[in-house]
Amino acid sequence: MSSPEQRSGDSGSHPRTGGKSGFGSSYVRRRPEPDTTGPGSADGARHQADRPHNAGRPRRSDGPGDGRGRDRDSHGGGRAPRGGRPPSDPARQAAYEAVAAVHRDDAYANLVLPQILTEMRLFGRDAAFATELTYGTLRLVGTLDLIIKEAAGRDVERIDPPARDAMRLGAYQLLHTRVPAHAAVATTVDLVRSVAPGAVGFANAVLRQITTKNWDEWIAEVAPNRDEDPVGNLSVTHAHPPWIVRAFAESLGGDMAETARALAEDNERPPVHLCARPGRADAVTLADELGGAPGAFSPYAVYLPGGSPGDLSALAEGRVHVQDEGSQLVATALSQAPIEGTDASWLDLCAGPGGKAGLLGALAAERGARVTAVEVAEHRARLVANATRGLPVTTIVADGRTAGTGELPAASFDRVLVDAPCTGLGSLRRRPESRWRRQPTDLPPLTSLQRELLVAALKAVRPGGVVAYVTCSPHVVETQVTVTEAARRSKLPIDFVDARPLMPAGMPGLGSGPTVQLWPHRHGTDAMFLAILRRTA
Ligand SMILES: C[S@@+](CC[C@H](N)C(=O)[O-])C[C@H]1O[C@@H](n2cnc3c(N)ncnc32)[C@H](O)[C@@H]1O
Repeated sequence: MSSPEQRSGDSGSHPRTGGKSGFGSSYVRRRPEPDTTGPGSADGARHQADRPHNAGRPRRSDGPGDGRGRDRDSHGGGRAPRGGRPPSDPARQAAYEAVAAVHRDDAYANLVLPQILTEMRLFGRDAAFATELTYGTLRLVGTLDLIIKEAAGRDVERIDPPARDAMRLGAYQLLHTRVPAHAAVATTVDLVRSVAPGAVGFANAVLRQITTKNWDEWIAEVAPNRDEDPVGNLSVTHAHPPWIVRAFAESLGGDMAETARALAEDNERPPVHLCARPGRADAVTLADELGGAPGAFSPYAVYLPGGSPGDLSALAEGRVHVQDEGSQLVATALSQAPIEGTDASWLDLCAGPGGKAGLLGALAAERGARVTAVEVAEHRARLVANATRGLPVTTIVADGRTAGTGELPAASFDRVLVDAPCTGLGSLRRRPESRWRRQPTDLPPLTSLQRELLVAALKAVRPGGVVAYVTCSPHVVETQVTVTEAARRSKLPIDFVDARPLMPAGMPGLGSGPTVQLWPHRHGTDAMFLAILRRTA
C-alpha cells in the first residue's frame, strides 16, 4: 500500500497505453548528456522518482547497537531487529526505520516508507498509522527537537541518533496524536530498548517530562515571543526554518497572519490530485468512477479521497496522471494565452518527469499542435517519453539553455513552458523532510539557472508567441526577481501578459497581476508561480 502523500505530486505517471490519438510520441536522444546538469528540480517527488533503486533504503546492520557514542554515519547500527522474532509493534518500528533512514541516509520518506511497509507486509490501519507517524514526525522535527531539548536539559545533537529518532516519534505521538500517553511512552521505551539500549532510562525520563504539557503549552515555553520575534515565533509554532517563514511572508506582502495560515497548511495531509487527460477522460465521470470529487478549479482535476493512486486502472491505461491541480492550471494557462498567427509548435524546456508535458501533449493533440519536450537528464527524459506515449510529443535530451540555437532554433516556437528547477518551497506539504534539508545557499545556483533557461526560452519563442515561466516555489527571488532580471538580460522586446484571466473564472486570491501566485491555503494547490511573457515584434 502507498499513501496519497507517498504518490502525490507530478511524479510517477507512466501511462503505458498507446493512446487513441493518431500521433506517436518519440524519444530521440539528440545530444550527449552533459556531465553536469546544473541544479536539478527541487520538486522532490519528481527527483525522488529517479534515484537509484535502493537509494531510499535503510542500510543493513547486524542488529541492535548499544546506543552509545555513534556519530551520524553510524546511525544505522541502531535499528530495530527485523530478523528472527517478529516485531511486537510493527507500525512504530516501520516509522522508526523510515525516520532513521531519512536522517541517516538522506533518504526520501515518500520512497523509503513504501519499501519498508512492503518489506514488513504492513497494510491498512498499520500502514496508515506508520505513515502518519513518519510524515508527522518529519514535518515537525525542528520543533519536536526544541521540546526534547527543553525536557532533556540537553541539546538533541548530544543524543545518540537512534535514541533521538525514537524519542522524536514518541514526542510526536504524545503531542500530536490521540495515542494515550502511557502507550506512547511505553512503546517508545520499547523501541529505544531495541535500537539504543543504553538510552532506555534517559528516554523514559524525557518522555515522561514531555507528558507534563500539551503541544500549545510546550510551544508557549519554547517559542520566541510573537511581538518581539514574529518570524521566530511562527518558525517554532508551525515548524518551518526561519528563512522559509521570511520567504513566505515576503511573498505574502508581509501579512504575518496569512503567513501563519500558509505555514499551517504545509503541516496538513494533502489530497491526491489526478489530471484527467483531455480527450481521454472526463473529470466528472472519472470522479464518479473513482469515488472522488471533481477539482475546484482545473477542468481536468479529480481529488482522490485516499487509497493508492498507483493501483488505478485509469493510470495504467494512460487516461489520467497524478498531478497537483496547480500544475494543471499553469500548463492550461499557457495553452490558452492569446497569441497571433500559427499555433502548431510548442516547447517544454524542463520536461522531466513529464507531468506538464503529458497535459500539454493531450491539449496539443486536440488542437493539431506538437510539443517538443526537452530534459537535460537522460533518465528523466525516459520518464517524459513514457508519460507522453501516444501523444504528439517529441522528447529530446538537451540542455534547455541552448534553446534559441541549433536544433531548437531561435524564434521558432509558438508557446514555450519553462517549468524551472527550483527550491520546491511550494510543495513542502507533499515532502515532509524537505523544509529541513533545503538551505538558503541553494538559491544562488538555482536562480542563475532559472534566469539562463528563461532567457533561452525568450530567444526560442517567435515574435507574437508566449513563454510561461513556472516555479513550484513562492520565493520572490525565484519568481518576480528571476522573471524581471531574465526579461532585462534577454534584451528582447517583451510584454508581460496578465495571467489572471487565464485562470478559471471566479478563482479568488489571484492578487494584482500580471503574475499569479497560487497557495495551498488559498487554493488547495501547491504554491505554483506563473508569469506569461509575450515576445513582441
Ligand atoms: C521542476 S522540474 C520539471 C517538472 C516537469 N515540468 C513536470 O511537470 O513533470 C525541472 C526539470 O528540469 C530539469 N533540468 C534541470 N536543468 C535543466 C537544463 N539546463 N535543461 C533542461 N532541463 C533541465 C530537471 O532535471 C527537472 O527534470
